[in-house]
Amino acid sequence: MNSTTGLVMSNITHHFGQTRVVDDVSLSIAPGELLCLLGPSGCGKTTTLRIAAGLESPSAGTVVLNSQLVSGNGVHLPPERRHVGFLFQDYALFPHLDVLGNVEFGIQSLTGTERKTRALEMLDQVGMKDYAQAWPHQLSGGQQQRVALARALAPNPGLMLLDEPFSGLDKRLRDQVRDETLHVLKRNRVSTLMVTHDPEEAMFMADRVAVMRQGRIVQMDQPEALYNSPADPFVASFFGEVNIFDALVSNGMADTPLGRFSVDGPVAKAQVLVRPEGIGITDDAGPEAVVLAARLLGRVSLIHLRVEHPHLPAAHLHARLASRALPAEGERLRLSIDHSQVFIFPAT
Ligand SMILES: Nc1ncnc2c1ncn2[C@@H]1O[C@H](COP(=O)(O)OP(=O)(O)OP(=O)(O)O)[C@@H](O)[C@H]1O
Repeated sequence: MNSTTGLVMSNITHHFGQTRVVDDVSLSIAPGELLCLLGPSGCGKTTTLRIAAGLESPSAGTVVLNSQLVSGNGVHLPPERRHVGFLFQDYALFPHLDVLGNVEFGIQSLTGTERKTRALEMLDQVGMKDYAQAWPHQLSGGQQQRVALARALAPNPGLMLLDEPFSGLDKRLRDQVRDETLHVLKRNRVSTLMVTHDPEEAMFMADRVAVMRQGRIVQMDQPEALYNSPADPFVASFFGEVNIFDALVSNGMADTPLGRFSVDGPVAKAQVLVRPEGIGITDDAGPEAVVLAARLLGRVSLIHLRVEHPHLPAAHLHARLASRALPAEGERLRLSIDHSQVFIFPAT
């Protein structure tokens, strides 16, 4: 990537009063790329997005947008001069304008005919052309969000900013609108910074994900790299429930009720994280477990297991199996472990 195109945020720090809510964040978004900021509530995602938008001026650091310095070094360009598009949770269509009027609103510099052509083209892209004459209050939440997307994209912004844009929609509609939004953003090749606290949403939407905690980016990579090689227990557990064992290490091996796992480096203790989907049932040799409960969740089954060990405390753990056959309560099973779903971190 040419470092002067797209968005480049360098060493951004931001304080509210004495509290540092963004702490030395650096990230870049290539043209057409979608980067998700993912993290728990209060970790500084929205503030980072607001700094990119120009709605906040950072305490330190610089923001360069399509080769232009827009924040930092004494410069602060207001949002309306940054050529950015917004899509937030509350679609905030103008109630006194019809759908076409809403989409035309941001492209007043075009002539009347050009404006209408462009607005209808964008409405067509989001599947809302037939509603051009409708009023916002006549539309469902999902339809309003589609119109808001068309309105944001009509001026052909250099950067789109999405803050939890689907969280106001119920699950089935959310999946659909999310899918459509991704395709429209990609078709228009617009660089996008999106904020979400939902790991599945980040995995679905993002080319790259930046996981944030307490104002800092903990790890930034492609979704599959984050899932397969999490940098620490926080990132590993953020993508869903994990079984955690605090283990003592001897001769480079961490001892857990599921067996011994090799540990890098001279550490005395380790945390061993095993994803529930990394535990299977086998006819071969393996740790023995008793079924405490088994539930079909839909596409997978969740099995609660108790694993005993000659010299470690018994462990209660969860396994997720693709199979729909549920073992009976009290049944004794042998377990197989998929080592690609086991993550070992040194512990203090
Ligand atoms: N204008 C403000 N004045 C003072 N504190 C603020 C302000 N805006 C945000 N904060 C605080 O800064 C911290 C980070 O907030 P931010 O909204 O960036 O987090 P977030 O990760 O987006 O969380 P959420 O998902 O809950 O919105 C929080 O502790 C929040 O209370």
